[in-house]
Amino acid sequence: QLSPFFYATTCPQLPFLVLNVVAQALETDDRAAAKLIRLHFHDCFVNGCDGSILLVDVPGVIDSELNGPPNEGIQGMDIVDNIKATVESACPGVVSCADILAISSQISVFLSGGPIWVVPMGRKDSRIANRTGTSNLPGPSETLVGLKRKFRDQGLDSTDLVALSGAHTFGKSRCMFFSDRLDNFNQTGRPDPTLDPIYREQLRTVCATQQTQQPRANFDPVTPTRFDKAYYNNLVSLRGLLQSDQELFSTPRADTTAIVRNFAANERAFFKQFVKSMIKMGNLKPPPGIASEVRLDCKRVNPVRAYDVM
Ligand code: HEM
Ligand SMILES: [Ca+2]
Ligand SMILES: [Ca+2]
Repeated sequence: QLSPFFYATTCPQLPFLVLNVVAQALETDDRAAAKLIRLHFHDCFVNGCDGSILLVDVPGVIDSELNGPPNEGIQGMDIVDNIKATVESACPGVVSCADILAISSQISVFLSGGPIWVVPMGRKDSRIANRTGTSNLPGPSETLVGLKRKFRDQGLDSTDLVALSGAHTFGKSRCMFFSDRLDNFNQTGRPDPTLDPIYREQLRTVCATQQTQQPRANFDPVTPTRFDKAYYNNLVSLRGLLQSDQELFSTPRADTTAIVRNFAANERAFFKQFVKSMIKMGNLKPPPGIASEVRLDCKRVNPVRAYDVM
């Protein structure tokens, strides 16, 4: 049972510590906030919110979730390490890495102009990873049916799906995750018909002009670093970046279309639902009966001490 007061006596300054480090990270990396909330999402969808995504590979011991295809190239671990180091020096051994991901997400949203909310705390960190479980994560070319099923499997409904996808109001995606929409979409020889042609050509330019191996485009071409409702207005004007984004609005007769329209018209409604859905996602529990701890280094399980084994 999580509680907003979980660290009230053991680490009362926690929110300020996290705020400081995230604000500092944002000064040099305008995607820092986006990276942190995505890590929390990818944590919670695999074995619940237990910090499992942060464990690095240890052959024969930890089969890292980072080796699961949906986590390939995921970023922000360095920021988590910085937050953890600051928190450990102020409140040694008390704050779990899973809770650090949860509160960092809230502070990231707040620092980007989004809502404030009180995050229920008290998660524990796993001593295992579940690489095969990363197949629970949705993919960029997923249709609405698949997206809904993956969210339903986590106890999240269509409203949660639409609200949480609103996190694509900031951050970037590598071009490889949407380039199929630009030309020969689904082997039709045509671009995705639910992609605005002007936006499509802008994306083509963005992806072609970057001199890096992994060109990226902003999820939200209007306010790329602000947490606002622009994502939904983009969907209504056929400017969703991923197929999975546009599906929410453009799938014929879908219940999600009206939800997108509502959030596009009413930022307060979006913020209110986003908070509810984030708390719901943040409540996803690990499978019962497995060992947990407060990890000292988010990347590794704690060393087993002799008296633990006896
Ligand atoms: C609904 C299904 C979703 C799909 C298919 C999806 C897929 C993706 C993909 C393909 C990327 C680009 C990754 C890369 O280039 O490395 C991405 C980035 C991102 N996702 Fe999602 N995502 C979904 C839902 C969510 C949710 C629920 C959240 C958070 C609540 C979220 C937050 C983000 C953020 C903030 C980024 C940008 C990260 C950055 O700039 O590094 N996504 N997502
Ligand atoms: Ca997890
Ligand atoms: Ca935005």
